[in-house]
Amino acid sequence: MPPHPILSDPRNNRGRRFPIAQRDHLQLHGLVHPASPLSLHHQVAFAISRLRSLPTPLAKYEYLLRLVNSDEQLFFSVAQSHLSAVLPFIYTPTVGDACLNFPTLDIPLRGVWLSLPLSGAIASVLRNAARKNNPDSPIDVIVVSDCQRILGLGDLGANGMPIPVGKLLLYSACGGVDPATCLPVVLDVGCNTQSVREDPQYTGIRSTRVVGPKYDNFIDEFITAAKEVFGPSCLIQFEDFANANAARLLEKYRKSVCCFNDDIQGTAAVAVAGIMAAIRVPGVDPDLRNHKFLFIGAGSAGIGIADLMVMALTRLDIPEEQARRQCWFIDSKGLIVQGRGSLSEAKTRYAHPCPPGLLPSSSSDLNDVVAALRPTALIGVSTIPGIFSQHVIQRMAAINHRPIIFALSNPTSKSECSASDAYKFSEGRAVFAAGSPFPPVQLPGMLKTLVPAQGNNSYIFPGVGLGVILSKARYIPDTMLLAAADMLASLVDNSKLSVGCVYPDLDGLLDISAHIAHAVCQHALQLGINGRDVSSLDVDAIRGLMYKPGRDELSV
Ligand SMILES: NC(=O)C1=CN([C@@H]2O[C@H](COP(=O)(O)OP(=O)(O)OC[C@H]3O[C@@H](n4cnc5c(N)ncnc54)[C@H](OP(=O)(O)O)[C@@H]3O)[C@@H](O)[C@H]2O)C=CC1
Ligand SMILES: CC(=O)C(=O)O
Ligand SMILES: [Mg+2]
Repeated sequence: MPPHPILSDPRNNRGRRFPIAQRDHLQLHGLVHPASPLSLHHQVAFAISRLRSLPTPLAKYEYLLRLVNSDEQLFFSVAQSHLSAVLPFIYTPTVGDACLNFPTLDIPLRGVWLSLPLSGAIASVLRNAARKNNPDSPIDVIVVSDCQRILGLGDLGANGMPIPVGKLLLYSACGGVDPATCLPVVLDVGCNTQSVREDPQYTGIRSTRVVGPKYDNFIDEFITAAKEVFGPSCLIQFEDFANANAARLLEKYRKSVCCFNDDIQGTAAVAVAGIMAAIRVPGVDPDLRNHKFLFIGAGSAGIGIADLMVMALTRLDIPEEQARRQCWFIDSKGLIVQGRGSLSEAKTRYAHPCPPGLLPSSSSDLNDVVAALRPTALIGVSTIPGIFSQHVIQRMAAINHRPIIFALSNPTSKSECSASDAYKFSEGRAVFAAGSPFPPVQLPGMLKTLVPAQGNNSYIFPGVGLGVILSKARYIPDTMLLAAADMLASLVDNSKLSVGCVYPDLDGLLDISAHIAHAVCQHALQLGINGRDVSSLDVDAIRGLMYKPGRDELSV
């Protein structure tokens, strides 16, 4: 029995900040210290210095997760006021470590595991979970994963819970969505990684993954139950599904359910925004029509980015077929070209005639492909660390005055190259972005410090989610993601571009999300797919509607 229920209620617990009057009223004297209350400001400063003093990223992760589960207002005050200091520990790369070490972590997580044996009862389980979250709040957004492709780390089964939890922390910290309205969900449908499944501490179901109709029916039960329990406007974000299911499920539900796939569509929007900003960097060809994109990785992220890029190109009056020919792909079997056997429908759309000098059947070396195709941009979504080798980067820099190099695979250990290698091997000319954070780089003899951008869908999904929630959009067309990309690109100012950084400051993410949400609301209105009249919502009004921790706390 806790000393007082309010102290174990993260939403209402104020810990050492309870004012005297409230301590009197709630009989909290003696239960919270010290005798004279601390201010939120004071506690934020303390939390940041505590965070900095912890020895490992995982220790910082545990500290922050304990904080959000004991004092939500304090956690989100810390996160919103020190975003770039907190983000790497609640999100990529540390969230990858948290999944890998999940059984050893001692933290409460607010998500719900929907295990296969619960089939037939998913609606009631969701009701229970929502009640636990906050009995008075509706659920506006679910991030759901079956955890088969956790970042670039593979199938981690039920241990992947930190992913939906982390994404939803960002919804509130960066998107101003009330945490009480967020529900992280893991679909526990088996795990194909034997070492994970057979770990004595593993708490998921101990079988290989269910597939076929059994899997599809379970997903269907979840989607139907979520709509029934939380209403049709509850947003469902699919996260870290393996390629074989990601696009298929998106196609199945995208018109009938308010949903999107973050790895396909969120990543597409952030990458296209990055390219739109990159063509404004001095020395990069400013005409998108003159660019050639070579994707390394033809999975959810790669195909998603290319599809949105084609949409952006066709706005410039380029026929779709021609726009596709600006996008080339390498997958695990080499360059995707016409005549290569057994290509998926998505890959076939980007299979072009084999360029002279390359053999269609060989697993082509990236260096040779770069030499033959002469791309202006390399986009890495392959999970293969270091595949952008010294030779590859040097060749890109020999072909292009300012080569665009995006190493988007996560976490850091899977990055196609580091920021310092991209800059070093291109003599500081690369326009570089990475999925995970890299520190600024100072090259010998160069006055300017180069600032690598973090090309991560965290720039997109919180704002898109907020816009969808506000407008009650009935569904989420790709054009909405393009509107978000346009907005994000427009927020990159020239001072960032001058140091090679193609995204705005991460610390401004709340404001960026307000702008993206506005673009999303406007787009929903234009298409007539809004379920709520948002015609009078400008960016200021959206800012006013965003969740702000500590709003109700008096300065003491
Ligand atoms: N920065 C960001 O915001 C985001 C980053 N990502 C990251 O992107 C990565 C990929 O994600 P996702 O697309 O969903 O994963 P998928 O599994 O869907 O795709 C991976 C792709 O990489 C290809 N591949 C594997 N090995 C090689 C190789 N040696 N050379 C070239 N290609 C190879 C695979 O080939 P094949 O098709 O033959 O199997 C496949 O096409 C992950 O690390 C993920 O964390 C994802 C989403 C957002
Ligand atoms: C960022 C992200 O969504 C991923 O790496 O999967
Ligand atoms: Mg993801």
